[in-house]
Amino acid sequence: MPDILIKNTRIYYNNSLQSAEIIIEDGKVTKIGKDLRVSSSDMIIDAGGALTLPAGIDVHVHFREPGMTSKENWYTGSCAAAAGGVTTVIDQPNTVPPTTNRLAFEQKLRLARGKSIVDFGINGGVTGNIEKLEELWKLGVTAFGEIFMAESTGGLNINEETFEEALAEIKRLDALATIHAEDEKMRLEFEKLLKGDTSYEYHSRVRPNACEAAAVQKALELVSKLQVRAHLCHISTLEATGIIRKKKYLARRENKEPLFTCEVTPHHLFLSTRDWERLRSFGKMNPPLRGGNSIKALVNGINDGTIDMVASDHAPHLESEKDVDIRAAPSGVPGVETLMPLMLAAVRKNILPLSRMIMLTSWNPAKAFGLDRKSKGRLEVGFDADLIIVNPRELRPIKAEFLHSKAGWTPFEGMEGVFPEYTLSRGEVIWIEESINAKPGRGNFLEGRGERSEEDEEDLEEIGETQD
Ligand SMILES: NC(=O)N[C@@H](CC(=O)O)C(=O)O
Ligand SMILES: [Zn+2]
Ligand SMILES: [Zn+2]
Repeated sequence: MPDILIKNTRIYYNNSLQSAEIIIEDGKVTKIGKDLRVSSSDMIIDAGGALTLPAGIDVHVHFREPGMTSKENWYTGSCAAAAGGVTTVIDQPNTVPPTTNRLAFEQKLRLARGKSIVDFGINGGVTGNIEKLEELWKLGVTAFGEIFMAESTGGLNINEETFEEALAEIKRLDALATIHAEDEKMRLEFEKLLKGDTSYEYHSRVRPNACEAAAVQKALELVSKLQVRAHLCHISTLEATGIIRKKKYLARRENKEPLFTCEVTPHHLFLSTRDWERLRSFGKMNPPLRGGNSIKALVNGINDGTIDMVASDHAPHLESEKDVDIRAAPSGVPGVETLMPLMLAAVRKNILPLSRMIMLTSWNPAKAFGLDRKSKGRLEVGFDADLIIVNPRELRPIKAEFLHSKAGWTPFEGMEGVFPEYTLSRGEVIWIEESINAKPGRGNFLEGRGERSEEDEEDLEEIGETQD
């Protein structure tokens, strides 16, 4: 691999934007400075004054393989990531089969190792499989979940009793529980009450703000009781943001780091119930589209530190599956490729500062999911050269025809984004001049913190090695 010099660029470093040069050797950033020297055989990237930033870490994607490859697979999903400036993803367990035991985990690992062009973690699924969690943890899952407290795609939701048992086991393993927090009983109640409602907006009403708030409250009470580390997925409401802000404040007042983190998605930040008319069933996702007050609260939350990170909840479904009435349509929207472009556009529009955007998309997810110990998440000497080069002034309309997901559509059609000119993963340029420049299978598995036996270690190293 040639060494790389990125010159004529600006970086956010030591709390300010400054011009710099970056040297990359063996996939790592080895020097940051000015007038750096390289040998003639090295590759030079002239950024033309554009920004070099840490690439995105998306801790919440559904790449659908195995089992639902008409919607997405590890190659198409990871190409979408690379083109959107994301070089690390964590895949969710609601595939077919679900990632709830050794066999299913090894099958997914083999497929991902054969096809992914970006680095990846794999989460372990939580159903009635409490006795399998230890094995999954030792095999290297990044975290557990998303644990479904309510029904969503894949039907992996569990009842309150199993939920508590699972959290207790995850605590015992000193692992991380990631939680889809919606209250199933309340959802069922509203389903009965709204029987005659055939509007698209029905979906926002059947999972009202209170449905998320109740589940977040419940989940955080258990987190405190069991002292388990947790992460709340796709927080979407004013109410939940308020609960989280208060819990974090109370923890900090006692000089404790909060035991939990949370994420928000671009679709909850940049779309609202006003989009139902335009999006029809394409706007159906869990948790659902919310009103303006929630959006304001989420924006405040990403700025004041209540919300730790953004993640896409990339949940591709085909147009043919979505273009049906609101009850029949599957929930979920694609988003891994538009995550960074939308966040960069939001910086451009002064919705949040660049410094905060960098924290939300790289360092905070790295820390929360233990990827900092894999040298991920910062533009810094010694860290992986997972970088994007972007011109922040270049706002472009988002168009599905240029995106890489198999979904073939985007809920953000026509909205503005700032797309990367280059994406580098461990010092390899994998996206340049609007093209993918990477072999399937170059992505590395980032195993979790679970201790493996030597035997497992050897087995796992073999998985995927024969494929290229
Ligand atoms: N967000 C969704 O509406 N759907 C996700 C599952 C999930 O994250 O709940 C999916 O896998 O389709
Ligand atoms: Zn979810
Ligand atoms: Zn999800």
